[in-house]
Amino acid sequence: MPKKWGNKKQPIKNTRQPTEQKGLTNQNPLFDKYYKSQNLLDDGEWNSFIHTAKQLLPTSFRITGNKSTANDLNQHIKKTYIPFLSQAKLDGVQLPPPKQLDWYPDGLAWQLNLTKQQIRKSPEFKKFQNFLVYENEAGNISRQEAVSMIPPLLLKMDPHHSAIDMCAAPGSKTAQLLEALHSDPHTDPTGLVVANDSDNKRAYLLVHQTSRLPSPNIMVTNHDATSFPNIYTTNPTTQARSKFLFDRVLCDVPCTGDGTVRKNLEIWSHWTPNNGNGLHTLQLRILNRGIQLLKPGGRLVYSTCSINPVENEAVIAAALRDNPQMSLVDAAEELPQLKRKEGLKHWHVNTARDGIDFGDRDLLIENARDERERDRLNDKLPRTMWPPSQQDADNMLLERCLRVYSHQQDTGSFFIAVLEKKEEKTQDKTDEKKEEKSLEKIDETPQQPPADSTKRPLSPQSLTTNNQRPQKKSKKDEPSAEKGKVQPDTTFKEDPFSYLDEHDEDVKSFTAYYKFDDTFPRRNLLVRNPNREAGRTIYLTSDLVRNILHSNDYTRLRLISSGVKLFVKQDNQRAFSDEEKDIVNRCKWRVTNESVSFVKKYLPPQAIFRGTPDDLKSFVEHYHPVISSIGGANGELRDVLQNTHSGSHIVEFSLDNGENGLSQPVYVPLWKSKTSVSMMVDKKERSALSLRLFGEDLSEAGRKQAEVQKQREERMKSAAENALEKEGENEEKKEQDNAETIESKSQPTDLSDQPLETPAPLPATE
Ligand SMILES: C[S@@+](CC[C@H](N)C(=O)[O-])C[C@H]1O[C@@H](n2cnc3c(N)ncnc32)[C@H](O)[C@@H]1O
Repeated sequence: MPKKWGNKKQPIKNTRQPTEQKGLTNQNPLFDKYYKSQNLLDDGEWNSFIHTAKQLLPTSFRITGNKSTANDLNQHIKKTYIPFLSQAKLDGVQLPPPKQLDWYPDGLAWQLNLTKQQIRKSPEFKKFQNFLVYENEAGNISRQEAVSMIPPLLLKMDPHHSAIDMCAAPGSKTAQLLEALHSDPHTDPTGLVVANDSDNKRAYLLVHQTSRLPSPNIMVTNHDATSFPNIYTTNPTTQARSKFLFDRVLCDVPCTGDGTVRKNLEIWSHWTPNNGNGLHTLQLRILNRGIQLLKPGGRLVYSTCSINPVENEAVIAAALRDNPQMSLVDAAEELPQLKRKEGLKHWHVNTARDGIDFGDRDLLIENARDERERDRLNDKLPRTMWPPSQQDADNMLLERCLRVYSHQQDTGSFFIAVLEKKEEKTQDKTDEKKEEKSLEKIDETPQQPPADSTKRPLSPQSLTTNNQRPQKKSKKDEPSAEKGKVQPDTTFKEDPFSYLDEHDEDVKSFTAYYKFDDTFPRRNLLVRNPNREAGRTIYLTSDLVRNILHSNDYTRLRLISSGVKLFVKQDNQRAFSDEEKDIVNRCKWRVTNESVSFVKKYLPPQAIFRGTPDDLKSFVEHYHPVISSIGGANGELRDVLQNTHSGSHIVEFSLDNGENGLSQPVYVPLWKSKTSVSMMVDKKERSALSLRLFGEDLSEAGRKQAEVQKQREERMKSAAENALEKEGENEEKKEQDNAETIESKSQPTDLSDQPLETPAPLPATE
C-alpha cells in the first residue's frame, strides 16, 4: 500500500482522491488483462499498483539553479515553511506538510499531497502555494513529475559533457541537463546541451523553458530525431573538420504514457495494447540514431512514461542486437534510495484480432485476410517487438533496465535503461564501418521538415526500422542528382545566425563602456542577421557553439535558437539631457537580467556598485524610484548613483539574514536616467525576491494584487454575513409559518391538504 505521511499519533487528513471523482473512468479491462498477463508484479503488488494508479497524483517540484543557490532555497523551505506548514489544520485535522523525495540528490525535490481545494482552504498552504508560484516564475523552482526527474540523473551529466536531448519538449529534462552543466558556479562549463524536438511549436516551448536557466551553451533544434543530422566541428589549429559525437544522449521518446494515468485520466478510456505496438518502431529508430550520435565511452539513457515492454525492453533488446558496441549499465548503486524493479526478460505481444488471440506472430500473419493485410501486419508488427531467446535476454542483461511503478513511492510509473558505448580501442571495426555508412547516408539525405509525430497518426511506412522494408520516398524526397549537393530546406524560416566581428564598432563601444577585461569572449557574440550587424539583441554563446555554427549550415541543423541574451539596445533617448545623450551614445547596450551573472565576471570590481536590503526595497516598491529617495537614511548607493553617469550599471546586493536563503549575493542590472533609476528585473522575479527578503510582495503589482484580494475577501465576508442574516430571517419566518400552520390546523382552509411538516415556507396569504 502507498505510504501515508505524518506522525502516527496525530490524525492526518486523508488527501487521496480516487480519480473517478473527476467524472472520468479509471477502469479498463484490456489494461488489466494485458498487464496481468505480462507478470509484471505478483498479485499482492499488482493490487497495490492498480489501487495507487487510480488515485490522484501528488504534486512534486524541484529546486533549480546551481548547487549553492538551490541549497539556499531548500534551507529556506525547511527553516521557514515546513515548521509553519506542520501546524496547518483543516476542520481540526492536521494536513501533511511537503515531504522531500528521499532518493533525489541533496533532498532538492519535494512532494506535496494535497488537493487544490485543500490548499485553497488552508491559509498556511495558500501562502506556501503563493511562494511556489513566484519562485517557479522566477525560474528557481520547477514543477515536474517525480519519476520524470530520474533519467537526467542517471545520465550523469558533468560540466564538460556535450549532451543531446533527442525528444526534449516541453523541456523539463533539458532543464535538468542545463543545471548539471552549470552545476559549478565558479567555472564556465565547456560542454553543450542540444535540445531537439520534431514538433515546431513544442520546439519554441523549449526556447522558453531553456531561457529560465540562461546558458551560452544551449542550442535548440527542430528535427525528426530519427534523422538528426550529423554535426561537424573544426579543429582551430589544423582547420580539419570532423564529425562531432556526444558524451551524453537522452532518448525520452514519445510513448503511450500509460505510466501517467494518475494525471492524464483520459488514457484509461483510450488505452489498447495496440497503442504501444504502433510506437515501437519509431522508438527504436530514435534510439538507433541516438546510439549513432553517441561518442565511444559515452552514456545514453532511454526512457518512457509507459510500463509496456513492447515500448521498453523490446526496444532495448532490438538496439542491443543491432549495436554490439552498446551494453546496459548496472545502475543498482545509483540513486540507492529509489525503489525500482528489474527489467523484464520475457513478455507477450498482443496478437488478437476479431476476438481470436493467435498468440504467435507468424500464425497471425498467415491468417491474414488478404495480401494487403499481410503486408500491413508485417509492417506493423516487426519481429523486434518480440522478446529475444532466454539466452540472449540473459546475455543482454535486460534485468538491468529500471522499472518504477506508481505504488513504490506514490508517483507515476516510468521505464529507464542506461546504456554505454564501448571505448574506441575495443570497438569492432565492422561496427564502426556500419555506423560510418549510415551517418554518411544521413549527411547526403536532404533535410526535410520533421513530421509532427505527436499529432499525426503514425503510418506504417513511418514505422519501419533500419532492418525492415525501407521507407518509400516520394520524388520530392530524392537526393539531388548532383552528388553531394543538398536541396535547401525552404520550409525553415528562422533568421540567420552570424557572429559579430570582434572589431565591430558596437563591440568596441560596449567593451570600452563596461571596461571589460581581456578575457571577455568578444568572438562569441551572436546576432540574428546575415550581415554580422548588431541589430537590437546580442547573444553570447560558448566557444563550442561558435565552432559548430561555423562548421555547419544552421538551416541543415534547423537551429531555432542558441545562447543567452546578453545585451539589448536601449536607444530611446527622449529621457536624457543633451549632456547625458552624449554619455549614452557611447554605449546603447544594456545588460539583461539573464546575462548579468555572465557579464559581471569580466568587469573590474569597481564597476560593480554595492547595495543593501534597504536599497533593494526602494527598487522593489517602485519601478522608477527617484534617486534621492533610494535606500533610506544610510544611502551609500544613492550617493554613488547621484554621482555616476546615465546608462547601464550593475549592482551587487548582499541580502543574507540567515533565514531568507540568500547567502549568495544577488546581481541586478540597473538603468539610470536623469533623476530616476530602474531595476531591469522581471515583475515576477521582483515579487519572488521581495517575498523571500521581506516576507511579503511589496512590488507595485504585488500591492495591487493584495488590494484586489482584500476586496474580494471583504465581498465574500459581507456576502456570507448577508446569507447568514437571510438564513436567520428565513428560519424566523419558517418558525412563524409553522406556528401559523399549526394554528390553522383546526380551521378548514385551502391549505388543509398541505402536509404539516412541509419544509418550504408556506405562502403567507393563502
Ligand atoms: C515524452 S515527450 C518528451 C518529454 C521531455 N523529454 C520532457 O521531459 O519534458 C516526447 C516528445 O517527443 C517529441 N517527438 C515525437 N516524435 C519525435 C521525433 N520523431 N523526433 C523528435 N521528437 C519527437 C514530441 O513532440 C514530444 O515533445
